[in-house]
Amino acid sequence: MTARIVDGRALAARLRSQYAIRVRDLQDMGAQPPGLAVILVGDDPASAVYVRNKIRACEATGIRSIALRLPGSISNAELLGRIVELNADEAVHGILVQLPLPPQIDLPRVLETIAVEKDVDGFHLYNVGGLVTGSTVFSPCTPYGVVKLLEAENLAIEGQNVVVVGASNIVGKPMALMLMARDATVAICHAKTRDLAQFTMLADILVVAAGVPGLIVPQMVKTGAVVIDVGINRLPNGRITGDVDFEGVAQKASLITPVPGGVGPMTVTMLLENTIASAERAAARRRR
Ligand SMILES: Nc1nc(=O)c2c([nH]1)NC[C@@H]1CN(c3ccc(C(=O)N[C@@H](CCC(=O)O)C(=O)O)cc3)C=[N+]21
Repeated sequence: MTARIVDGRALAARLRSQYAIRVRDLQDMGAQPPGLAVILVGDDPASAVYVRNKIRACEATGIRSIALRLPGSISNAELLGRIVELNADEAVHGILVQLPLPPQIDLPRVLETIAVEKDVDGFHLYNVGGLVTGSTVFSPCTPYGVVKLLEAENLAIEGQNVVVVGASNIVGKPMALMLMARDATVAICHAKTRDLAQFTMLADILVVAAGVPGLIVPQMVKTGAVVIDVGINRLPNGRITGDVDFEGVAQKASLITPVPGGVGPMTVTMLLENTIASAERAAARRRR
């Protein structure tokens, strides 16, 4: 079997052109353009690149973006104060605090200070809990992007055996909950899982978010499986690669996502979608 390779950039571009229309519709109704505030603390070069990409994607879609570049030495209280200001700013519909944060910052405090209705990352405990109860305001962008990608490819989720490799708070755990909500049978594997292959072999849909290059080799994959690679690993030569042996697994899977050009562009696209949805809700509240 040779897998179909999903073009995440093309799918992202298709969705973004639909989002540009939603932004225009909002403005035609006299509503504010969607606004996203991105807070970058310190000068981690990888974070700076990600933030620049997010801002560029916003601009191309008609979303107003505000980048707050704050010193790595900022106090916890001052950062919380900035978030409180943005919570009150009616031009801001989404607030994203780029992770990771420096050690003096109380991350849970930061996430719980962001207003739930502006939490476009979906990291606030209310939104995290909503994944269990089905009452979430925003879904986290990476797993949401994976669900959108599966839907765009017309792949059934209901009743499928899904194995998620990686149990992080931002990808693995919310991914499992979102697929459970769509009636998949889900198993989560992690660094302490014994005999990983025993689990991955059962997967109709294998989602890999472990951060270990080359972790998934063909012998661990069922013939015809759908393989979603969420890994982003920087190699010594500066290139990025996923968690899946792409060349090998592509010979056995029915569908596979590449890195780069797979899930990554969908993550940024869901950030745009969440920000537009937030602005649409704000406009609806004003009309009432
Ligand atoms: N508050 C917060 N929210 C985040 O969503 C968040 C974060 N912090 N911190 C860092 C991670 C990482 N992340 C990525 C998003 C898109 C790509 C992406 O578009 N990647 C492209 C190209 C990558 C490249 O070439 O460097 C691709 O895979 O094709 C990658 C990584 C969001 N994150």
